[in-house]
Amino acid sequence: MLDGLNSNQLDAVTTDKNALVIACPGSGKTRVLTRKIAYELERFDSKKKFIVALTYTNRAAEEIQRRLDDLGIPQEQLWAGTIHSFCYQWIIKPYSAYEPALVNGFSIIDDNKKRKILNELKKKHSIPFFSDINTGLDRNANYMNADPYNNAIAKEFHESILENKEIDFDLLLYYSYKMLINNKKIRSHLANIFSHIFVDEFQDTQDLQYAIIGQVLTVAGDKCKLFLVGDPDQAIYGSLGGTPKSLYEIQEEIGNQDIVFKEIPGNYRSTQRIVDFFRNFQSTEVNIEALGQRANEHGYITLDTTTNKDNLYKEFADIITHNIKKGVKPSEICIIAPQWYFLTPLAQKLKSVLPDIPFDAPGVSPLPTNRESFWWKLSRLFLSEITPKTSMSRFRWMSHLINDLNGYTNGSLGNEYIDCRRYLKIINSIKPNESNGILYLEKAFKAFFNKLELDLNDYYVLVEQWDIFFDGIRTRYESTDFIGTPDDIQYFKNIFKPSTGVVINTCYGVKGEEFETVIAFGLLWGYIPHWSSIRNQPNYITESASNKLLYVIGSRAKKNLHLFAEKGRKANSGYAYQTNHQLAQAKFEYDGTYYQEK
Ligand SMILES: Nc1ncnc2c1ncn2[C@@H]1O[C@H](COP(=O)(O)OP(=O)(O)OP(=O)(O)O)[C@@H](O)[C@H]1O
Repeated sequence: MLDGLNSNQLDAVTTDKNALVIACPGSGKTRVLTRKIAYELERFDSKKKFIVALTYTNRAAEEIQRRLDDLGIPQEQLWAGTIHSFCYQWIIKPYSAYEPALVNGFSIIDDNKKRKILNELKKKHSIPFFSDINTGLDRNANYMNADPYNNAIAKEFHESILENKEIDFDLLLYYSYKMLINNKKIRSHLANIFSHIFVDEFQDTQDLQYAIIGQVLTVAGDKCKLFLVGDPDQAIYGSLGGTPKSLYEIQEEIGNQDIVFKEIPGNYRSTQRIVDFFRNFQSTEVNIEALGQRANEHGYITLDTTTNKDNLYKEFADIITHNIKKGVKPSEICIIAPQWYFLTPLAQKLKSVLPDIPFDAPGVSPLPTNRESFWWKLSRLFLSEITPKTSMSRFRWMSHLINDLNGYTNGSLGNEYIDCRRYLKIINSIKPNESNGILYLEKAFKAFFNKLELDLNDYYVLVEQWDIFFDGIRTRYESTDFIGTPDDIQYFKNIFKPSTGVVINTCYGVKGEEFETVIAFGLLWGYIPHWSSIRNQPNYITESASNKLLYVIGSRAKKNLHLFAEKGRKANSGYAYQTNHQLAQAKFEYDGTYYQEK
């Protein structure tokens, strides 16, 4: 399990102290995290303890668990997921009776619904719909927008959903923290059952999240170790309150316990040229050496500041065709858009000019994004492929689902190995004769409950979640973004297939990913970074936000990087967007066009 680790990685994996690990892009952060979890799981001497791995996205948690499956590591004593899932599973769900705002029941609203309510509020207050309103709270219940007017809207939003006994992920975190500080019993219980808390991408952790982890670790003392890994140069969620706290600040959060500092240098992902490019945006002088086998390959790194926005898709189509001809797989090519609203129109244009090339644009998934929803979890079991490769994951998902179902039905179902196998067989045997995706899922869910001899109507929370889940899908199909999107069951099943197409995603969505060829566009001041996140901010903050985004974008590429600061983008005021300042100033010898062989 310690094979294939270099000396710095090995040192981080085997430490038995609280540790803060700073790792540059491509240095093997994910490898270190996975091996460290495996290492600790194997050394467990108690059946009652748990390891917690907190990741920024559910996708990252799934990736860690999949890698542990590949290493053959049993995961019964691992809990992996986002801090929101963690708070829901370990604090809100078991202890909601302790919080007056939640004691009479509550549901978690879906992203779509949240966006809709916020848009209505923006309209009411005459604020442009694309202006970002951060609804996050800090530990003192303050909102964190630079603009006080946006704070008032965030407050109004929370008041309006609470009236309907609804909460969003921000309130979920806030109530979790409040319950922890007000109830010694909850703090002590959590402190007793966790042996390790891992935090991936610690640079994106918000104040409340540090505070929640800190509460547990302060009580646990030496019995629970903290392991944080991340890269301050990739802290691109500053406008949402994400911040890489210093070692001393983190020590303070955990009751002044010692934390050792470790660094993982070197980059296995990219050529030295790619590294030299993205180092233009690094905040420190620390050298990064390309260590991979292809470190010295030349690749193509281009900057185009002349193409008009309306012709971008033609350029992209040329680059994609050229790469595929050279043997690059479509899934090794990624187009990075500045914000989500660039995704759908671009994907549609590219699909029309390259009909034979598959594309994978996550913005167009029909399922609501709340993965805490019981029905989302059940959909995953109905929609994902049944192959030897997916069998361990499906078993794990089944076991989690039964756990949830036991919570809703007062433990009426067994959750031993043999039970999970039986329930999986039931799921595998249900194949409704229905081609429409929504109707297929409705029939499949009902058939599953019938086979379990459970009457869905007996479980109010599940019925409520059902409505939110299916309304979420229907609302998506009614939106203009979804015009022309297929609604058949095959399309739904593609959501859970490993992606084989050219990836189109935002600079936030591709964090942690790597591709042979990266095409990034919209590298214009006001998009990168988005103007609403830098408005009224001092220069040093806007420059730092800009550098971090360019650093993340550049460091996704293994070999080829095509940058576009296109012409023709104008604000409502008539102002023509200009090339991102830091990119314009970067010192780099770009190649001519991508088809000039070197
Ligand atoms: N010791 C090693 N030897 C060879 N290859 C390695 C080693 N460690 C990591 N790699 C490879 O380097 C690449 C980058 O690793 P990984 O994705 O874990 O980087 P990361 O540090 O998480 O990057 P980022 O911060 O950009 O997300 C992967 O392809 C991984 O397999």
